[in-house]
Amino acid sequence: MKHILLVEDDLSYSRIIKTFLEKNGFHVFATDHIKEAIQIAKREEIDLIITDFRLPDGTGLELLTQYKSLKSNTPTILITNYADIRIAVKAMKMGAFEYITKPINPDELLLTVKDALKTPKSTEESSNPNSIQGLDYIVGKSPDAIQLENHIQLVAPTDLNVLILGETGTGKEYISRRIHHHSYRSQQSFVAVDCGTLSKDLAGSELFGHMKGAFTGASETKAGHFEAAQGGTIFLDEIGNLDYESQIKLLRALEEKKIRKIGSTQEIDIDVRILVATNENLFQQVQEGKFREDLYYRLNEFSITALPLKDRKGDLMLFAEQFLAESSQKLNKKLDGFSEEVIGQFMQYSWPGNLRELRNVVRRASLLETNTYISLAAIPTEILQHQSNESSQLTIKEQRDFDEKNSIKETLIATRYNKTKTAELLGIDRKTLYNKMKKYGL
Ligand SMILES: Nc1ncnc2c1ncn2[C@@H]1O[C@H](COP(=O)(O)OP(=O)(O)OP(=O)(O)O)[C@@H](O)[C@H]1O
Repeated sequence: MKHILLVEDDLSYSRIIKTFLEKNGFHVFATDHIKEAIQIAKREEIDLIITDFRLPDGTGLELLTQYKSLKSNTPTILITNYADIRIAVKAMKMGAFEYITKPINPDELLLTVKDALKTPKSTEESSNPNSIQGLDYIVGKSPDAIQLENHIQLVAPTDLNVLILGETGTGKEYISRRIHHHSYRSQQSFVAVDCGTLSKDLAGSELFGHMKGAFTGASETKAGHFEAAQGGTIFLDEIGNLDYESQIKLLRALEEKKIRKIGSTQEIDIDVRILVATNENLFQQVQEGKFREDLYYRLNEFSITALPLKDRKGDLMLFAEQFLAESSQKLNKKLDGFSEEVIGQFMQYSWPGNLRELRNVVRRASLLETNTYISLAAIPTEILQHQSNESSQLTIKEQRDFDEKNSIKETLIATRYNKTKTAELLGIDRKTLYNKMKKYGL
């Protein structure tokens, strides 16, 4: 049985999620404080963390940082309000597996939990080439998309190291998989390592391995990610987070094609192609002395930029349709497309979380929609609100009513119109809920 650590200070929410997950066969440790969460993590074997962003003794991101120094590879799902989408984006940069937005839809939560637990516990993804998602990779039709594809096809057959730049969720990992897939190494391993989740203490051993007894806790000799990628490709995501010492070791691995396990004197020859990605300005980090210049130039033999979704509007609906087809298949639901209004809203929204955000919005909408076309009612109000904020000036009262109506509507959907639960979650009594539903015509 998988063990989940749930950190949520809204006790009604916490109770609902815990009960729901337990009914689905998980064991849940629930707490409302970071401090206690860390104690539980020290004591128990945890397979997955689900944490709210706002907690009484800090934020979900702080929990993530503290947890990382303890155990680096436990997948984490962050719960945020849609208004905090930028925080979610930051969490992804720090190595969170996924984010979901409140009000939580139980089916969406379950899907996300299952996806998170499917990923191997280690960041190392042993690669059966068939598992490389070559099939659901969308090239796109816009001139920029075609140019990107040309660059991928150009560099893939070579052995050049590639630096992939782009905001979070723009598809950098997908691009790296495609490069591997189209290279002569495609039948060998593809190992993805998220440097954002590697703590300073463990990075060297995770990447290069260690000998038994090399440090406290090294009870067995262990191969690192480089050895696991022997003959294939290693993808180092969030390379800007790599500590200075590991940068030196990586440079050596690049220059001499040799690595040494921590605590060993023996050198191991390696034949690994290195692809790296970052959503930060790596060149600026070089100028600030945080990233080695020699390493930067070594890694940047070829660079590819993944464009933000707001600049790829020509491809947006292509992606949306594909995500819809995937969700329909997973949910075994017949969904034919998006209403004109939804398409209009999608085109105007800025998508700070890029393709990942679009995929999540479509997945959630697929769960909520009761007809065959995705309608505005299934789209998070924040996306719509974003427009209304920009296009019309509401008075403070109108804005408050708008927010209240949306929050009631979303909670009703999330609880499948269970009014007692909705009232409880919103912290109002049933009578007030009925009055408000009447007022807003819900
Ligand atoms: N070319 C593509 N075709 C289909 N889906 C894609 C493509 N690129 C990205 N996606 C979708 O977007 C999600 C995010 O992509 P990916 O993980 O590659 O982004 P990333 O830029 O590496 O993100 P991060 O910076 O957070 O690591 C994927 O899980 C996938 O669902």
